[in-house]
Amino acid sequence: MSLLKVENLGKSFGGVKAVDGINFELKAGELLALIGPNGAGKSTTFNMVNGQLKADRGSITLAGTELVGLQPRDIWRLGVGRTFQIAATFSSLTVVENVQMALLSQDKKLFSLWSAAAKHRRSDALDLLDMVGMASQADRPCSVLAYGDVKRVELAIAMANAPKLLLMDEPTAGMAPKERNELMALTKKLVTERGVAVLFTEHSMDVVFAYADRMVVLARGRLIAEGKPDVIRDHPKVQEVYFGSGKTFEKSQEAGKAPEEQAA
Ligand SMILES: Nc1ncnc2c1ncn2[C@@H]1O[C@H](COP(=O)(O)OP(=O)(O)OP(=O)(O)O)[C@@H](O)[C@H]1O
Repeated sequence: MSLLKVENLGKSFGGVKAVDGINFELKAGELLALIGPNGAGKSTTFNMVNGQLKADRGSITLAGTELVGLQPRDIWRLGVGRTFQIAATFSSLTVVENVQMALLSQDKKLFSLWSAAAKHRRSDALDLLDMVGMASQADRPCSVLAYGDVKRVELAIAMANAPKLLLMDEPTAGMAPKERNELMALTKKLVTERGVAVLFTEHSMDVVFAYADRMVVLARGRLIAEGKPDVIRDHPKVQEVYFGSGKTFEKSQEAGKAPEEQAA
């Protein structure tokens, strides 16, 4: 059964139909990539799922509960998590304190109790860091971490709320190929082991084709193709919208290799 069901979803800005009646579904344990050229409607779709934008029409249900019309915080409480960019982690805090802050907020404790973070559920925070391979760096300040390690901490923070659905907006932006593949391999492992559904947008096609179980392709607000990577790679409409964009769908040498096999 589908965890997330998007039906006839639409949103316009003035005369622009940013999202124009799209339908797709996502199951627990599945990684679904939302791709499309610039202005296709990816961010608008994302922001309707997390409640930052209200849909003009259509429905978004999570395990049967309607999300359209709910506030972002309520949607988060229902189990829709998201990864935040680097700026959202508190760089002066240590790695483990950052995860403890996320657990504090999950437990509805006041955010103003900064001093409470250091004492709060440290062992749970360490378990989350262990899951992303960062337990050994728990007591280092986030400000000294390598970029790829910050992304792992962001993933641990997103998992602190035990989401059913995790939204990742360009998770590998700004990363080198080896780091990109490590982060996506880790994400895929978590998704499979914990039965979390992931909806992600990504401009890096090697990542998308190597790690997505399925893909939804948007162009000018419409869904033009949907399916497994091999179907999308050969889809004439997809090739048409990307033609001239410089993107290729050739199988990458790097993607699909285990991270330790890849060039730094
Ligand atoms: N707040 C807004 N006000 C007016 N128009 C908007 C707004 N947000 C998005 N749009 C328009 O809606 C369309 C879809 O934009 P959206 O940002 O969802 O696309 P995208 O696929 O995420 O693009 P990109 O890959 O460039 O981020 C575009 O034509 C965009 O200009």
